[in-house]
Amino acid sequence: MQPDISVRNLSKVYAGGFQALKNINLDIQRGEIFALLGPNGAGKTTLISIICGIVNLSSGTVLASGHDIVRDYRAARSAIGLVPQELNTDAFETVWDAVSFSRGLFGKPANPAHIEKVLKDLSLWDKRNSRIMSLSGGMKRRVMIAKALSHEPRILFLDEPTAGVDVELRRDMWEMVRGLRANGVTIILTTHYIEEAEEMADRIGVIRQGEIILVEGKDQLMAKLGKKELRLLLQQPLESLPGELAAEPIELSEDGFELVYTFDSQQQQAGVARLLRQLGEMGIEYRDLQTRESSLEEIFVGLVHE
Ligand SMILES: Nc1ncnc2c1ncn2[C@@H]1O[C@H](COP(=O)(O)OP(=O)(O)OP(=O)(O)O)[C@@H](O)[C@H]1O
Repeated sequence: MQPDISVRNLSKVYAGGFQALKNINLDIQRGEIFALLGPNGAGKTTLISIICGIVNLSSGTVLASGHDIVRDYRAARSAIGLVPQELNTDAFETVWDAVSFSRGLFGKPANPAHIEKVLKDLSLWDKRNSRIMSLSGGMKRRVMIAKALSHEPRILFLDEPTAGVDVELRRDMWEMVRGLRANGVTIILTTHYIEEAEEMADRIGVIRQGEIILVEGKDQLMAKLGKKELRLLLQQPLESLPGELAAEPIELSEDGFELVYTFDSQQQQAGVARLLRQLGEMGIEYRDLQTRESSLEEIFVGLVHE
């Protein structure tokens, strides 16, 4: 199957000579939720802006829904909806007018039934006659999404969709994005909330200093790079780590009451069983045991600081 977005050997050098993207290659499949993660200044917005035709590329090619974004700009652009970071809409307009007008910008004929569906899907129908300035921050954000969906794009870019919104609205937005995906929309989001990528994404791309350093299914990424930790609370404190355990990835807490064993998620239980048996043989007793998995955040921090 042809990917919805195909980026080949893409580079971007800004006018001042700064190279913001270095030879990016990336395919995004139809109907997936792809999260692009990277520290500030890594090139996320530059990449999105090039695909959406807002910034010119320096070299390479990008196809959106099979259309070359330079040679076939109009067709490529009309396949894409973009929800930018900042709210950019006329505050005096009504919700209905703002969303209908956006559709017109793409040269699409009026389709009130589609606009109605979008507004209903985003729980904006009751507000259709309200002026945008009278809406809450969360509602305004929904209007931005409605505008981006007004021309029936099959690809939706969300640049930091939940920056600065409260936890409840963030969860609502996640539900909404999943609903869009269920309707066949391909979704690419950038986020600083790693929890968001962990919750939503099918695949994750990590960008650092203009280079894509990793693209992986979320579950595979967590399994491959994640670590597990086993903490044992001891009945009696140990003065030092026994020599028999010195070769293991194990540490003793300062007060001597806790042993912390760290292992790869993939290595799984074999090591734990062996360790517990070994402790039994050494007469070390524990009164409690806890395990913890590393979060995507820890994996991410490890990746970008390598
Ligand atoms: N118009 C421009 N001219 C020159 N340099 C630019 C321009 N726009 C962006 N840059 C530089 O390109 C790099 C990438 O910026 P970009 O906005 O793509 O990063 P980002 O990953 O989206 O960051 P953030 O997470 O902070 O939004 C930065 O170093 C930035 O200073």
